[in-house]
Parts: sequence; C-alpha cells; structure tokens
Amino acid sequence: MNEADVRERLAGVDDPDLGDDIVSLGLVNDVEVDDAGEIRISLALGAPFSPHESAIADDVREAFADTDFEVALSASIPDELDAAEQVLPGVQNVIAVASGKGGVGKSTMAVNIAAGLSALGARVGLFDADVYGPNVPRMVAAEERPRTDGDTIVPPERFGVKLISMDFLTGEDDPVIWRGPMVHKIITQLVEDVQWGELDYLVMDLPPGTGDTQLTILQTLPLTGAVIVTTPQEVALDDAVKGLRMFGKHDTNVLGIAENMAGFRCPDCGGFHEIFGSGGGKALAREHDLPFLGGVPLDPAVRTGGDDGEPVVLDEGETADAFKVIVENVANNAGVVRRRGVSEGR
Ligand SMILES: Nc1ncnc2c1ncn2[C@@H]1O[C@H](COP(=O)(O)OP(=O)(O)OP(=O)(O)O)[C@@H](O)[C@H]1O
Repeated sequence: MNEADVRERLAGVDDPDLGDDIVSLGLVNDVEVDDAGEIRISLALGAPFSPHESAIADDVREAFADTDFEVALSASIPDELDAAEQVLPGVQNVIAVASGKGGVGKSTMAVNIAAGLSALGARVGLFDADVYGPNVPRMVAAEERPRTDGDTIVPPERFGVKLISMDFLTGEDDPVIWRGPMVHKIITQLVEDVQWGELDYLVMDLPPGTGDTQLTILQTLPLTGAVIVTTPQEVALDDAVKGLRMFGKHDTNVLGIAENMAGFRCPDCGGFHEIFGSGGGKALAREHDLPFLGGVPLDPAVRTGGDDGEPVVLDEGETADAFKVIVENVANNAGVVRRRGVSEGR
C-alpha cells in the first residue's frame, strides 16, 4: 500500500456534518506509510472527544480493518499564527457561555459543559469571567484558591477542570465595582498569566448582557464560538437576540442555543409542567438559523448539585442526560467550526 492507496481509502470516509468526504474537504493533513507496516495519518480535527470527530476517527480505522497495516492517527489544525503571537497557545478551543439576561442559568450551563467535556476525556479549563456575580467557585464548592508560581498563577482543579474565577480576586461579600479599563486589564491578565497548560477546551462564563467584559473577551480571545443560554420566557428570548447580535457584530460563531428551565417534572404528582412556556429556545434557534443544543428541565438537583457541589452532568438520570446532550452538541459544533475553517481556508 502506498500513500495514494491510503488517500483513496480515506476518500471513502465522510464528514457527518460538512456533507463531503474528508479528502475532498482537505481534512487530511498528511499520510505516511512505512516499511514496518504502519500507516500514519494526520487529520485536521479540532474538537477532541466530540462524538462526531471520534466517529470520523473510527471510520478511518475501519477503512483499513481489512489490511495488515497498523493505523496511527493524530489530529491537529494548523495554526495561522506562531505560538509566540497567540494569546492562548496551548488552548485549542475557547467556548464562551453567554446570556442576554441574568439568572437564566448561564453559570450552571458553563459548569456542566466544562465538567461534561472533562468527563468525555478532554482537558478542560473554566474561566468564570462574570465580574458582577462570580458564583462558579461556590457552585462547585471550590475551597482551594489559586497558587502563584513566579509570575504565573496556578489554577486549582475541581472535577478535573482547571478553574479561575473573578471571585478569587475579591474578598467574600465584597462587591467590587469594575470599570471598563479595569475589566480589560484584569481579564487579559487572568487569561495570559494563568498556567492553563495544554487544554482542549477553555469554557468562559461571561457576565449576562452585552457590556465591557463581553467586548473585551470578544476582542482579545480567539473564540471558537459562543453558547447562548435562555429560558423559554419571552423576555429572556428577546434578550438572547441582543446577545446574538453582539456576537454577529464581532463575527463570532454561535455554536447554538441552550434552553434552561424548560419545564418541571413534579416529584409529587409526576406531571410535567411547562412553567416558563415551551419551545421558545427551539423557535429562536430556527428563526436565526442556528443549532438548538438541547433543553434542561428545572430540577432542584441542579441547584444543590450534591453535597460536594458535583455538577449534575456527572450524575445519572433525566437531567444529567439532558446536560450530556448539550455537552455533545457543543463539542460537535465546535468541531464543525474548526473543520469548516480548514476546509474553506484552503
Ligand atoms: N435547571 C435548573 N433547575 C433548578 N435550578 C436551576 C437550574 N438552572 C439554574 N438553577 C439555579 O438558578 C440560579 C441561577 O442560576 P445561574 O447562577 O447559573 O444563572 P446565571 O444566568 O449565571 O445568573 P447570573 O449570571 O445573573 O449570576 C442558581 O441558584 C442555580 O442553581
């Protein structure tokens, strides 16, 4: 078997999202066949542990299952910038979790997406950039504070996720009024001076709305895309549209709409009550031609998260499964953004 034979077989592997085979899409970086019976293939895949990219890798292995060759796969998306020029050289994907309005469960969603990606096997960081209400440490019962190591900050870990929060910078019950330039400085510093190491995903919990912090992040970080969280209520949906406009203005990809508090299963009567209405998130996604990532019901377990602040996504059951669907869709859609970038940039 030579390189051309390998490519011919690879041309039989389809990308489940982009509607063509991986060779035509330019997703094969490199192929080597050696005398020892090994085929080394480098693919332009960018969303580690996403179900769709894992399926592509499986299909590639399957394409050589009838041969005696060993297949060694690697994945990398060629960077446009040198490592020295990149803001976060070790981070593959930055995913912002945003909402137009406060209290819709944005932080809850960010925590569960981060923990869920980590549970899939990915290396994950979570940056709680909610300057006005940094509640992630409390949510995951993070006792440990960051350490300093020379000029850098070492983030503590919870559930395998490296965590940095604006809350670490302020005392408890010590409301800080951040002005625009301060926000800019702090965010840049927190991103650049933290030892994130090599990460597959950095999830950013943005403050609600469309203010200074969001702008700073959009302008300074290479975002793979944003997740917009909304409840099915009319007012929340209206505000979500403002968020969409902000991302649109900055050419930021929106990975999709996640709906929170989508109904309540009553533990007493067993009935399902649609407290804030139904179908709003899905309709919003359809209207703006965006993916709908899934919906999570109102469930007291989401708030309590167990005694040790364990995110519900790590649990079993209906609500955990609802979060897992969102996690998988976020990863899959991040992959679409990355692979489409390679394919269209050729
Ligand atoms: N699906 C849910 N079921 C039950 N409680 C929930 C659910 N989602 C969120 N909550 C609770 O609602 C409250 C608000 O959620 P959260 O802090 O995630 O919202 P937020 O949008 O990040 O708010 P803000 O950014 O304004 O602080 C929290 O106490 C959280 O535990």
